[in-house]
Amino acid sequence: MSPIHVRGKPGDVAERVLLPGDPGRAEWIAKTFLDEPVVYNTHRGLLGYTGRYRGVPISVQTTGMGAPSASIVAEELVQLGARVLLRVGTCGAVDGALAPGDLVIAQGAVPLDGATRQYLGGLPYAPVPDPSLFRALWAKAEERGYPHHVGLVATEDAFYATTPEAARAWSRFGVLAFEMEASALFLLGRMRGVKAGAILTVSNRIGDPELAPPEVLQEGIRRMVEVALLALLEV
Ligand SMILES: O=P(O)(O)O[C@H]1O[C@H](CO)[C@@H](O)[C@H]1O
Ligand SMILES: O=c1cc[nH]c(=O)[nH]1
Repeated sequence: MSPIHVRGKPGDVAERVLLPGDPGRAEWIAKTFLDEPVVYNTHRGLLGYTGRYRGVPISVQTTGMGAPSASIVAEELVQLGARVLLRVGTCGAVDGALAPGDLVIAQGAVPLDGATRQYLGGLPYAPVPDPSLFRALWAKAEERGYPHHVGLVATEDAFYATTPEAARAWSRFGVLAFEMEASALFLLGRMRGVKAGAILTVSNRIGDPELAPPEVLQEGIRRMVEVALLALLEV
């Protein structure tokens, strides 16, 4: 029987899964990087593909935007046999050292979102990625020489609610960037016994909706996916 939202069958989803928020990015990743990609889900626009990268089965599954959607998708992927969940997303920079198109490897995600709070029943918690996946991402980004930053991100619900002033306050505690899914994925990784991680591309400055120039963003995303796929082969 298929899950309610990700309507694959057991065997459709690989153990290793890349998780972009955007279905367009999922399609691009599948068609650009995977051999013989096959689509297993289109329901609700949550496009999911499985193919091979350097001979290893890999799936690419859209999460949609925000931790409520991402947590549904993650739970259902685990039901379908996924064992490694790696977010490949975009983020808004808080720290002045981050440039558009740079990569951010999340060492932890401050859980400002409601989905993580609901799972935890309000308990304080520190969502962190699987250490082996985190180490592999960091090593591959260094190896390739792509500009990257390692540290905390904050996971928020309301994209337009965060002001530059609020973001600056978080930067005093080491937050590099804001995004909308990582904390719930890290928590679910621990709760369901699977490896979870996140690598992001800087798409804008927080509080400024103007995106990085398209060619800068696209090259950052290409580098992010390359690093992510190489890291997936290591875990
Ligand atoms: O580019 P994606 O992976 O969707 O990630 C970021 O972009 C969306 C907001 O624009 C949110 O999902 C946020 O986390
Ligand atoms: O959550 C997010 C993601 C990308 N850019 C932002 O400003 N916020």
